[in-house]
Amino acid sequence: MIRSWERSRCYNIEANAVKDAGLEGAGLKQFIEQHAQFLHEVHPTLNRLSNWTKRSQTAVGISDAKGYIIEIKGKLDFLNDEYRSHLRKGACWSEKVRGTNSAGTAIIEKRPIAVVGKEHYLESNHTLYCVGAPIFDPTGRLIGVFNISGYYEKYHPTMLGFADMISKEMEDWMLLHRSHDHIVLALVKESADHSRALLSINKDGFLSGANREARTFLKLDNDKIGHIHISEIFSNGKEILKKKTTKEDLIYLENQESSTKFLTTILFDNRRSHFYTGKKKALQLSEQQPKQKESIQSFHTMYGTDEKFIAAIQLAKKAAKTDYPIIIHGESGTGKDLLAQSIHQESPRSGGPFVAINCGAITKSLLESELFGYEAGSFTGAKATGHIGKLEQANGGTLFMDEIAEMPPEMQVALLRVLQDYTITRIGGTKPIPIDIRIIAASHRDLWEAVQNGEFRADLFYRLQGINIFLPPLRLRSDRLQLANIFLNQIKNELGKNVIFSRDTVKLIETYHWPGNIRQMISSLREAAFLCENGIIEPHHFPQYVQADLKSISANPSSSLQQAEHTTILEVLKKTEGNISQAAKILGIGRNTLYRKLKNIGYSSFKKQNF
Ligand SMILES: Nc1ncnc2c1ncn2[C@@H]1O[C@H](COP(=O)(O)OP(=O)(O)OP(=O)(O)O)[C@@H](O)[C@H]1O
Repeated sequence: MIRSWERSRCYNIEANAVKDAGLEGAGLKQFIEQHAQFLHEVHPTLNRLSNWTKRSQTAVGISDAKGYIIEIKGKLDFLNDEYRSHLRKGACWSEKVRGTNSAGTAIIEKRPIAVVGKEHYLESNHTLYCVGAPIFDPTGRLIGVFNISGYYEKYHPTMLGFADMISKEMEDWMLLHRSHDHIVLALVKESADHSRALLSINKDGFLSGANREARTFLKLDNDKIGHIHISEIFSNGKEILKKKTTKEDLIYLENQESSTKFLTTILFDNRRSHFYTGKKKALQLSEQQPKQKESIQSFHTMYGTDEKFIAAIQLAKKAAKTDYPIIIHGESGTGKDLLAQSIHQESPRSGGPFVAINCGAITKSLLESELFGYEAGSFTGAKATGHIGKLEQANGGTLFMDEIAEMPPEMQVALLRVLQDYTITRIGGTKPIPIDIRIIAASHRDLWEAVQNGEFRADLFYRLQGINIFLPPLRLRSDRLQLANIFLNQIKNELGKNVIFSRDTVKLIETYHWPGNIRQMISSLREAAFLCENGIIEPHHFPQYVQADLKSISANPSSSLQQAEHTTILEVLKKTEGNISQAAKILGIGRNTLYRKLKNIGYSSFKKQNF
């Protein structure tokens, strides 16, 4: 406290000054967008505190590592109106601005701090108590402060420990959230100690993150994270990498330096789907499986705050708990594959395999053997060992059938038969093999329309039809800039480069129609971040085809007119909640014309619930 007051005196802050230094307007908006990922990671914990804050007349908040408030929640009734504006998003609580206070001082001291009543440097803060606990990311870098504030008479010393516990919980969430394709280990020290250390390691065995306990227990310097191999930390560390284990297995790991033993469990192993496999049959098959995705993703890797997107995720989470078939509708790059993986991960089948097949990308002749497999020597060119098809590989788990509308008619009949009795017979085989699978189908086209056009069998449609989920295209999502900021943060880490968007780039992100959706956004941002030299991404850093698209829109009045027409149509449909007749009336055109125009925009498969 004394150190902090001495510092405050040096900052020349007047002790009775009431300052409201902070961000407003566009600057505040950009600041919040830039911290979207961080907020996403701490929200589950903040939300859990909401009942407590209501009951105890307190506010809880998060600020960044410079003291700017990113989020604040709870009851602020103990403050007068004027003062309430100081505890708002964007307000700065650094020591330099407000002298001794819990957020600013915790940032400098890098430890939990309670500042009660007159301990605050500014007189205007004397009616408050504030408790701040720093939040460190999985590499040990200070990224913000968790803060509790209330009326000073309500302070209790246990709050300091409570705040620290909450910030540790946030850090653990962050570590789990950021270890997409890594292994996460939970370690407990052999001595009677209740704290739990978490480590994440990448698939090559290098340490990618550690929570505070792990850094303390193992005396890990922050600069070792990313550079030290698990075998340099634990003498038997390599065992973890070899282990194709279920989550229940316990392993003793011995720390090289201290010879301390840690009881260890693999909390998550996101390297490969079949490492998760709990079912014996799937394990036996795993060696023969064609190479699958590096890891199976889960809902926490799906970002977004757009209303329609959130509705899709909520429906998907509900659907995951059931065994109903699912059809995901969405344009290319909207996240259908990612959503299917997330549903699998949250379903009771998560212990089984997740197998994907793209029905549109395989030739007719190959599709049958890919789906059903074949016995050894069943046809010329067949492998001598035979081949296990995707339907069988997915036994006990989920089969994701992308571009299902492109499936040739004869294969539709074959799939229908499978779905009638859940048995398959390999090509060249005679023995029916029972299978237990859940199918998640996806299509960028409206399957029902394909049925009506005679391209897709109605009986198969009804078998696949269970729960319909629509993933909105990026151009209809309200969270484009927020997503771009999240991806940019990830790209910054990949490139080890600090970059931000210029004002013109923000405009580009918000107005461009992103025909390739999220996939296109990620790759364009990666290219732009790579090319920019002075740390500011300008529109000319984006791929040529994005610039050409934008140029043609601005140079070609008819196309910008078209763009305006598209926007108007979509806005009116939003207003009428997808009611075509009402929308056509408002727009002063016929229903058929509206359908035709919608087709031109890319809505060949119009669905009311999309709006
Ligand atoms: N909500 C999201 N949050 C974060 N990343 C996302 C999200 N949605 C999609 N992505 C990313 O965008 C890319 C494209 O997603 P995905 O492959 O799932 O789309 P898709 O609809 O299956 O595309 P296609 O139909 O062309 O196969 C992937 O890199 C995925 O990780």
